[in-house]
Amino acid sequence: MEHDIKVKFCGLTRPDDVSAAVEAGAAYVGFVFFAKSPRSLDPAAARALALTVPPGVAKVALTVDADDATLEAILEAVPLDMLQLHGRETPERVAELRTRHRLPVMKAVGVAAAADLAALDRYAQVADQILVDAKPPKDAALPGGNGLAFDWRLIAGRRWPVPWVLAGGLTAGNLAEAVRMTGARQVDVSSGVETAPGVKDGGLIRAFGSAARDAGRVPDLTGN
Ligand SMILES: O=C(O)c1ccccc1NCC(=O)[C@H](O)[C@H](O)COP(=O)(O)O
Repeated sequence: MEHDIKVKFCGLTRPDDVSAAVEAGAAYVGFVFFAKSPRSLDPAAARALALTVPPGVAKVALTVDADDATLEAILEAVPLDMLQLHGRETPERVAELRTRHRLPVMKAVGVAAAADLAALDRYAQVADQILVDAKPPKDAALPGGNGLAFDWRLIAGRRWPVPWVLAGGLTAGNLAEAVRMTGARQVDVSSGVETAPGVKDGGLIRAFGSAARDAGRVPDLTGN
């Protein structure tokens, strides 16, 4: 059966990036709040961008082990629809934030080997969605957004009780294969639509949106 692939364009920093993502069919747009990232925004800048996002496109705040004061400052300033937790937040912290802020929470989990799959099962019990990402290398400066893919065979045929998003090193060129192997119905991209870290490109965004539409037209043989 054919199905639409929902796309999350992450790490948008400029109004033109947001409009390109929306025109390319984004279901989600992601704003990064992590000072060490070249994609990081302060709440005022994120608010200005968020106000340009039309209804129907979910605005996601990506944070990394943020404390309560930081999260409250972000959520007070920026109209958001979802939190993406990209640090070492425990399942208890995920559950707590979900209740406290009354927002759906997506927990990112890094995968490099079969041993990492148990964490996906754990977080799928407490989060509204899970983001199945590549595990960053030990010396990586960032816990995500590294343009690194993992071995998709590790999750072939795996399913969780909540919606999930495939992430990590996706590009317009490898998306069809990634979807074919994993059966993903939602995908996330950041580096794959950039010309340099933090610099999105309208042409690459359009190409990714088009690749996602094409990938959704291919009959799904994974049982999803
Ligand atoms: O993008 C960042 O700079 C970032 C910083 C800290 C934690 C996570 C970060 N990004 C995560 C993402 O953009 C995506 O959710 C995911 O990791 C895929 O990224 P990419 O491999 O670059 O497409």
